[in-house]
Amino acid sequence: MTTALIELKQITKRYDQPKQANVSILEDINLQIKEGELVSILGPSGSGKSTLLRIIAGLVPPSQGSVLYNGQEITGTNPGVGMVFQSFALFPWLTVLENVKLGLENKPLREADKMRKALAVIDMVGLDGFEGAYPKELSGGMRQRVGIGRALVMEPDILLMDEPFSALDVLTAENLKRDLLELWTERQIPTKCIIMVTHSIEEAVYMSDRAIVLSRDPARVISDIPIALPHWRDKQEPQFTSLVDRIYSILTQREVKSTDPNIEKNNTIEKIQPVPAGALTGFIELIQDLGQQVDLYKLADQLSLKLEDFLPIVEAVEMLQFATILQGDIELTEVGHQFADASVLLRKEIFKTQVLEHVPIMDKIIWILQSKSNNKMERAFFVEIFEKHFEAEEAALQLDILCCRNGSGARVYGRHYRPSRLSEARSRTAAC
Ligand SMILES: Nc1ncnc2c1ncn2[C@@H]1O[C@H](COP(=O)(O)OP(=O)(O)OP(=O)(O)O)[C@@H](O)[C@H]1O
Repeated sequence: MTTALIELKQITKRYDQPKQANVSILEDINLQIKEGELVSILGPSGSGKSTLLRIIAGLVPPSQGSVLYNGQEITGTNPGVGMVFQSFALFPWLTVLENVKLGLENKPLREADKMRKALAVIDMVGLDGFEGAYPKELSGGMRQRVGIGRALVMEPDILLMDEPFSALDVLTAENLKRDLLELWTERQIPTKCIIMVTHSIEEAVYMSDRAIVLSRDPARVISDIPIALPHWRDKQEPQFTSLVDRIYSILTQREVKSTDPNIEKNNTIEKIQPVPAGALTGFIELIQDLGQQVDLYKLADQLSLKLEDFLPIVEAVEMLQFATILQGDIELTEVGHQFADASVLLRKEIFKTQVLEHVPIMDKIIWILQSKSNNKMERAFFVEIFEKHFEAEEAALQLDILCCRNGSGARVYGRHYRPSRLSEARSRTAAC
């Protein structure tokens, strides 16, 4: 049996958050990545994908568990790793050549050898002729080529890429993906495995041999899907689209959002996504117009929405039970159909009912306000409750979504909340 190039054994990561110590971000992650594999890591926003990548790189220590590289436990920085960042992370005062050569800074090589290797890599990533240019003189795609070059010049066994294409426009990103894939599949680079964090399911299916899907709060591996299609992959082929569909359906399962069996459901406040009311309403109308069941990934594609923008809308309509999701298909519930057909006034009533029924904390907030003789309550009172469940910034956001200053269950008057007619639709954010 071949030893895994990288092995993660029972990795757990906890971070102290402002109001809560030792919050579990990653929980019991076990993974083996072998030579020859290009692996994608997918998961909801903030689930811990980058943290996992940093643990593999040895930039962040796990709270528990171990990372093995070639069977040896890593204690400091992983010597086999080169890393590419979403933000390119170039030094603006250095030229392309100097930026790439930085990757060799700690290598015991003669200056002439460093120069030769850096020039060869610059050529390989398609930047021949731009050796003397500064980052500000380059397009986004070219800057990321420098970032990739700086990682590749180290000839790392493992190339870690954290959303390497997400800061680029679509065409530039496609171009760079193809070029990198060509270097990889034609073995023009000595890299033995690539691990890439991405928000794009299509990108994962296009490029990787495996897609690993994480849940959130905390992140666990909920799916490890082999992608055995030969390169170059046709995005229109049924096998391709069915894999995209399958990963979509995994990412939209409710278990993805919280899999911690230790969470006492009755004692928690479910996190609510900030989704513009117009997006929510438009989405429900669209599903109604499209007919019975709609394929989620096709819908995201048609709407040209990125996964991180699309999933919160899906989560919102599902949470308020305007729609149900089954195996990657979304279908309006009876209430969803009623909402789509209703007048503006009736929609507000339906919305109110769904919020009160499916967002229990909203009911409690209104009850507290109505119980007070003056119907007023200090914002700080609610902030304190929310900060028991979320870190300070998230607590403020959650409170503003539910009790926002633009008409919902409770309204802010100065530093106070008062009940308002929940039936007033929100103009900026919806309760989901
Ligand atoms: N140094 C840190 N200290 C405290 N909390 C942290 C630290 N680094 C990350 N976190 C928390 O860990 C969680 C996961 O963050 P991470 O950036 O790994 O997620 P992600 O899945 O990569 O996010 P995104 O998809 O938005 O890029 C977040 O809640 C974040 O606030």
